[in-house]
Amino acid sequence: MTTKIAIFGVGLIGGSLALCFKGKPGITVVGHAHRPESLKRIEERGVVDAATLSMEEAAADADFIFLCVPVGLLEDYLRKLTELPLKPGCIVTDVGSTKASVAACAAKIARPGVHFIGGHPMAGSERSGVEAASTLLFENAYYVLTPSPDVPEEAYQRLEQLLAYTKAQIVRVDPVLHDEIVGAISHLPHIIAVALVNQVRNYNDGNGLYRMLAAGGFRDITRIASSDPVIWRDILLSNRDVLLHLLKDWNREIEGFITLLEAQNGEGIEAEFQKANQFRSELPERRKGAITSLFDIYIDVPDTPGIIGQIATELGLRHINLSNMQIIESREDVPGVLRLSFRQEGEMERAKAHLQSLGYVVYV
Ligand SMILES: NC(=O)C1=CN([C@@H]2O[C@H](COP(=O)(O)OP(=O)(O)OC[C@H]3O[C@@H](n4cnc5c(N)ncnc54)[C@H](O)[C@@H]3O)[C@@H](O)[C@H]2O)C=CC1
Ligand SMILES: O=C(O)C(=O)Cc1ccc(O)cc1
Repeated sequence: MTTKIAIFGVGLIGGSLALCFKGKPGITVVGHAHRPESLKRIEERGVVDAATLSMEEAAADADFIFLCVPVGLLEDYLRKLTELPLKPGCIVTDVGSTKASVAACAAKIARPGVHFIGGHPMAGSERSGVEAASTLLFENAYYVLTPSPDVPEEAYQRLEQLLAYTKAQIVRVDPVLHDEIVGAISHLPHIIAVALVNQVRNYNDGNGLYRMLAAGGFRDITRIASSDPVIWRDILLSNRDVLLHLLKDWNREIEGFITLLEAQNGEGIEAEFQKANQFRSELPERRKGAITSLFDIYIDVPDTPGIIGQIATELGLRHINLSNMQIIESREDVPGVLRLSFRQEGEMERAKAHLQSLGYVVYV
């Protein structure tokens, strides 16, 4: 007996799920695309067993349906699906970054024999599209499921079992609580990153030195400002009420700093850093959360032509995936420091060991 999985919206998340399931015993993965160009991209990337432009064909006889489209389209897709003949016992799930609105919609249009279980894999990246899909995206990440109380335990278990292929850790959370928490730890940071980049962008209009000097740390803390505008428009609008609340709290935090600075209150500033330091040191180590970390190593490199190409080639030959490469400083008489970033801790460890074996001085 085969298990059919239909994926609507085969982009970064849909494509990564498809890669986790494809080729597993008894599983067939069918991808749905809304236009011929997307269909071509999915086929070229080879993430599914079959791809189609027909919703009906994709959904027919599916045991699991994953909705992996932007949040603003989820309710539309749910409505369209309820008009199609679905296999009895079919599980419909989604991967949207907000959960309350889609749960409310599913409850309204629920029909017997079809189980909706909201989901949110809390790993991703600022990149989008099927080209960025990876089997490793969800490994060691949390995957939130938000079943309503009337979802049978048997259906929940079936989905949980299937998701074991992602190697993520499943967590059950109430959809409204999910939106409050993820609003604070993911959506608010995205707004802050975008606002910060745009603030500096405005200063840079008057003096290009801002951009020139804004490397390193600025780049790190604003990585997520490069996220897809349409995906994030939908997320923020969908979690509007929570975010308006959080932004008011954020204003109060910033006001606090203004007051401390105006009063030249050094002790107060120190106390703020100490509080933050303490809480941050208690964050779980190295597990992927809503904001994915990169794993960095630093290497001293002599300023000789071709050295960077040599390092990249060495890693490429060993199939070690490099996510980013940056020269921190390079003057003629000083060795440069090269930063290599990896999305997987394992890749970072392999790169470190290999480069050390070649005689490079590597720091973590
Ligand atoms: N980007 C991330 O890191 C994460 C995103 N999510 C959620 O996953 C969902 C998908 O996001 P990504 O995979 O990042 O985006 P993506 O842009 O890589 O993929 C979106 C997919 O939806 C399709 N699509 C776009 N517009 C469409 C339309 N008008 N009609 C039908 N299909 C359309 C696209 O062709 C693409 O296949 C979103 O709901 C997002 O909130 C969840 C976790 C992480
Ligand atoms: O790039 C990052 O670190 C992210 O923030 C990825 C991300 C984006 C959206 C989500 O709902 C969850 C994770």
